[in-house]
Amino acid sequence: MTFTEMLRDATTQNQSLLCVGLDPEPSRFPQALRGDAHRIYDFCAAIVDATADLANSFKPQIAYFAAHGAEDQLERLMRHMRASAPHVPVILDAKRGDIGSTAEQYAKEAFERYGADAVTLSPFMGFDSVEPYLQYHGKGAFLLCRTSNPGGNDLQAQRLADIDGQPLLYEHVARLAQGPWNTNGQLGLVVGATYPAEIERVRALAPTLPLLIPGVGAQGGDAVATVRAGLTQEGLIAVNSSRAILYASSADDFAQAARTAALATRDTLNAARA
Ligand SMILES: O=c1ccn([C@@H]2O[C@H](COP(=O)(O)O)[C@@H](O)[C@H]2O)c(=O)[nH]1
Repeated sequence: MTFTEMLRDATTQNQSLLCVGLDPEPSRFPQALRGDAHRIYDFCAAIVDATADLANSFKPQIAYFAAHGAEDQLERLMRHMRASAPHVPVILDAKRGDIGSTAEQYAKEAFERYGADAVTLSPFMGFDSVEPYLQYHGKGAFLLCRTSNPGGNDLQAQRLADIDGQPLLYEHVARLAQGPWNTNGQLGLVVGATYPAEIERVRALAPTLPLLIPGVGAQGGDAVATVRAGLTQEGLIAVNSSRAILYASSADDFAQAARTAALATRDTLNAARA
């Protein structure tokens, strides 16, 4: 089954557009685990178990594991997600982007070492930096397009005077991903929930691509406007929330509180469907 098929099935089965983000920060763990980087797996596995029937995807952010030398715990978590929530695809948020030979190693890391179903990539270095990931047929690759941070404007909103129609950079990325770069139908785009008008623009340029949309919750993005701008019959969306779910409670009831927060976000997203 391809990543896109998995995302579609999980969206239907769990009646959800929500991507639960896994950004484990030990200093924010509940008292019993607080500050203990050896408990990253335990914390994340509890969140996964509490939300597996509410999400259309999970998104572990690799930096939160690597910063603590906890790659072994990420490997274990990936195995846990495959075993306990096999119907929910996992997007490894790594934002890789490098020359082809190095990209081959990053692709191997994402898809062979960690067994991710999809990965996030920076398109800045061009098609040959993306192409190695597309050799893994059926796996997904989300290109950063219009990111959720204010500084995204610095480059992504610049006009490309030498390209037909003089598109903005993020518009050009959307066109490439919908068209010539999408050689095997594996590409998707990252667009921030903090910029619903840009989501609408990206959706117009890339009508069939899955969109990964971070920025609701802690970053204050508009969940309702996001769904209205991004969701179409053919175009799937995975709306990510990390901190607002993970740290809904700092007490022993953190997993139950995460479930309650995920449920509320899922319901808000579903209520916005046309
Ligand atoms: O444009 C982007 C791309 C990726 N992210 C990532 O999503 C989550 C957001 O976390 P919250 O706690 O829900 O704010 C995080 O892993 C980012 O690295 C993004 O925010 N914006």
